[in-house]
Amino acid sequence: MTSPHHELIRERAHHDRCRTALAALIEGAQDHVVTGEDVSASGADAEVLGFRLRSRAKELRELPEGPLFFGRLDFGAQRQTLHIGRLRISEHPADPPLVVDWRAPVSRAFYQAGARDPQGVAVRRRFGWAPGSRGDSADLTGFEDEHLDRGESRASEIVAREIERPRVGPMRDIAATIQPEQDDLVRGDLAVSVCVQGAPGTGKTAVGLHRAAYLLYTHPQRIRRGGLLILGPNRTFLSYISEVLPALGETGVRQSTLRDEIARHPVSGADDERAAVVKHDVRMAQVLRRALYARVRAEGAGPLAVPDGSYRWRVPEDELVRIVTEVRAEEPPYAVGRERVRTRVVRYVQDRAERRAGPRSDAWVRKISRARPVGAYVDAVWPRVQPEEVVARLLSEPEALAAAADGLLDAGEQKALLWAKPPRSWRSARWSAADLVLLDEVAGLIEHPQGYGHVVVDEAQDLSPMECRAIARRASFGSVTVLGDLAQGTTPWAARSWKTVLGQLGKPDAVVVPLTTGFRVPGAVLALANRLLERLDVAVPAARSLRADGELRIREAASDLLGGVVAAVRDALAREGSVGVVAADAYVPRVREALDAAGIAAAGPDDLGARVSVVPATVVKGLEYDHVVAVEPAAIVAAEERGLHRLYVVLTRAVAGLEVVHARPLPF
Ligand SMILES: Nc1ncnc2c1ncn2[C@@H]1O[C@H](COP(=O)(O)OP(=O)(O)OP(=O)(O)O)[C@@H](O)[C@H]1O
Repeated sequence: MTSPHHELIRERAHHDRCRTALAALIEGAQDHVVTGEDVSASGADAEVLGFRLRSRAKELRELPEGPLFFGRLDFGAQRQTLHIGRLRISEHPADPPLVVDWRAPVSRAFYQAGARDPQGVAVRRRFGWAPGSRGDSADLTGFEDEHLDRGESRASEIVAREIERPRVGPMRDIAATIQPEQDDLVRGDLAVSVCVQGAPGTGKTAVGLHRAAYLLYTHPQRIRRGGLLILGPNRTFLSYISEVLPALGETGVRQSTLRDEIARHPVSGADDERAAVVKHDVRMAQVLRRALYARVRAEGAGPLAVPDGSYRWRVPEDELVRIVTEVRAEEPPYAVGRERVRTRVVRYVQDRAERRAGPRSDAWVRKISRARPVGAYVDAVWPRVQPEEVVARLLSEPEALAAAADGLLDAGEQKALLWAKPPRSWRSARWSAADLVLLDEVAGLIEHPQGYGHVVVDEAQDLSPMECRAIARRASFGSVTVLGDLAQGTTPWAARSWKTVLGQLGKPDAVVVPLTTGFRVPGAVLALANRLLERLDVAVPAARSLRADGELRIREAASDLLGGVVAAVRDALAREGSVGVVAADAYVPRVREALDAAGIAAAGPDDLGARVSVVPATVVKGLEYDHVVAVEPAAIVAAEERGLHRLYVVLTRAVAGLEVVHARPLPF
């Protein structure tokens, strides 16, 4: 048996070999691109091949530097040893790999095997690398072996260190330390939609991103054809998570906010809360449908006369009414309905003509289709329409709104919707964020949007029913991974039950899986947050922290709140890691000024490398800092209707320590 020291030397040599093989892979990928360009069999095939090879070469080139493996499995019976890393590495495609991709089926045992169920694994090895290593073999500092074949089961110090490491910078991948219950979610079947109800810091976001990487690896054709979309709550959050997938070798995944995804216009208008609440209400779907279809008029267009040379074909009014009524009942998308009416009118004419004079040619059918009276008739009964026209009319004209909202919205709700100063034309309307959702609904009624093969929706508890519908339209042929925490719902329309959200997302059968092991928030802080959780009136399981370390301090600064904040930040700066100063939005300028005056450089939330960031409470969701200074909780609670939920979010951002600074009485 070799000594640990010799074993470490052997592992470093293996890493050197992997490094050389990876360099050759990258070079080889470049060569293939050149070859791809030379392929001249079919222009289109060569283009596709060239594109794939270029993408592969680009992915390999862009892979961030880092250790090439993090684990090893020794399968006793087969005497086989596999190193596991973020990317498959081999010296030759036909050779056994030097490193297996963590997503390969055979790697699963690394995450799932245990003493009770070793899954054929004799030894699981985890490697320890120097913090921030860029993949120099000398940075391999140690390893931990777990002899599963001997029934050994122990908590890993390497995993504990990873969980407790300081958090400056953007979010990192967790491929090396995915836990079994997380792995089950990551490797779930593509066809199955799931909803993860996870307490703060249980790894929902991490799971969603690794699931995306897993699906891309396991179903490359289907996912790349259909596309994969990751939706986050805001751009700050997206930039925080933006490096995880590239670190896993997956570039080019669309990561967006729903607002950007549906934006037909920039947001240039604002709603008061009452109007926004009505606009986000699910009843609006019905109101908009009625408003759109109010434009369809079966009756009153009169009979139709279609010229055919010197002859005129007549279509009687009752026939036309029958056609329009039938098409409406079939409920196709509005634009399809329009074309269907045209086709059926033409078919009616064709029937008459063929009865009289035998088969008609395609050219004849096309000519009748394009005949001006046919076009004018379709325009009159089923007019072409822009979503903007429909929504603007509804928000400007009380009678139009009353007709569409009859029996659905009461007078007060209708009044809340109407623009105080309607624009002269829909072209000059100033659209609010909620209006974009309405426009998307109408656009979706007119024509189904292009969907995705899979959509990962983060912070889903904050979605309104109308926003869920916008996502449902994009996932109608695909599956979804829904991530959220009902306790962190802060929008006025935040969900109270996942069943409702899943129904609105068009996936009523998705299973809801709870995650309760917290990887971020220390036990003492979580205990405080869990006290607040009891008052939030949501039925969710509380989290249990994996972390015994960490501190909670409450600092009363009755006469000098900002002085207290500065002192708390100074204390935090004496320790390692990032400091997030989180305050009610209205307090942020004052807090920044106070830090500035004290000579402490503080950035905003978007500067991910900053040591100290001052973050408005409304932006902090999904983010984390080693030390959180929570400023005046009473003000955070008072700032909005669901202020207690907001405070729960704020308190659960801390990785190592939370200091609450207050002048007013504490709301917990
Ligand atoms: N298995 C793991 N190993 C190491 N770190 C982990 C693991 N799971 C989660 N983490 C870390 O814990 C932190 C919290 O994870 P994440 O942000 O995904 O949680 P979340 O459930 O989305 O939290 P929140 O609801 O509060 O936004 C992150 O820093 C993440 O990298």
